[in-house]
Amino acid sequence: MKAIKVQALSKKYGEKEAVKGIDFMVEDGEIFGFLGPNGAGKTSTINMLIGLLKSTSGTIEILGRNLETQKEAIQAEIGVVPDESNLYPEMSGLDNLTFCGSLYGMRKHDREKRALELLKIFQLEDVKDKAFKAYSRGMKRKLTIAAAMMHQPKILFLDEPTSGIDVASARQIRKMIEDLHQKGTTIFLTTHYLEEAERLCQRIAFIVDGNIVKTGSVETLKASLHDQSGLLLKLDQNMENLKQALQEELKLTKVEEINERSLKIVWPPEQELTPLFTFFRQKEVHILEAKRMEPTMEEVFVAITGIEHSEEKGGEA
Ligand SMILES: Nc1ncnc2c1ncn2[C@@H]1O[C@H](COP(=O)(O)OP(=O)(O)OP(=O)(O)O)[C@@H](O)[C@H]1O
Repeated sequence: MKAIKVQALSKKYGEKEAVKGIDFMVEDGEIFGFLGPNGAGKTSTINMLIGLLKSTSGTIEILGRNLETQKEAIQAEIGVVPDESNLYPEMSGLDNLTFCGSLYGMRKHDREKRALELLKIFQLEDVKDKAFKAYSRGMKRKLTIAAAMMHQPKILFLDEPTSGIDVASARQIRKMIEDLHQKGTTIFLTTHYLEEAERLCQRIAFIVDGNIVKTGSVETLKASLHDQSGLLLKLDQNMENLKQALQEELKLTKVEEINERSLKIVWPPEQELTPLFTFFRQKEVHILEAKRMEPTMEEVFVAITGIEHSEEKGGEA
């Protein structure tokens, strides 16, 4: 059984078609990354998956159930962490968690036990009796995630879980995501941090302007950039004057200066290196080091979306 199965899903806001008939599946137990530039349709999709927003057309199956006909049963089995917290500011951390537990129909003893367990996991025990509004951003995010985990959901939806919080909290959240994955929870994750997606996700789907343009494992996505794989060269002298000659003589698509004596060139794996060595020998330049540079997720993102990632969110990511 698939954890999530989406077919021909679309969402229109008046004339604006935000999601344009997308299809994808999420395997049971995997961490699935849903990435795309601002305004691509990520939040609209998540909100449809969790039953918060009505789709215009298409079908959504969660854990083998149709969302349209079995919404309540599905909602009892999923946890949702919105990008803005939905907890009560005046209530303490502990009370917020036990209250969430009661909404899920958990018994008093069970919800107190579970709340304390989660406060420990997220290292929030010391502040459990403080009002939620007095928490730092990182603490708020952690408690919001804990609240979504109270009823041990089979699928956890996380919308930008680590954006805008301190490094230590972000690390704890990533660790918690990995632990949940180890225990078999399925995770649907949106994030702007490509390295985070690369580290955590088994598979990633890229959505651009309402369409899924690519889905695959991190390895397959990177392999699609095989021809643009780079070679980092460290040389014994300044290369500035030779950069253009290097590009022209060897017909290189890209020569990037890392610093005065280091260059990154596009050189596919297993392409013969002799012309490169000959070029430098003729110029009496020595190669001190040559290192293969695998494409980064950032390069994959740019190649797939056509958008420079640094342009996103004012360059914050
Ligand atoms: N309630 C709404 N009414 C009209 N248009 C909307 C509404 N909500 C979203 N949109 C539009 O639909 C498109 C997709 O928005 P959505 O929030 O799903 O994208 P997103 O990928 O989550 O973006 P971001 O990363 O910026 O949160 C955008 O063009 C947005 O302006």
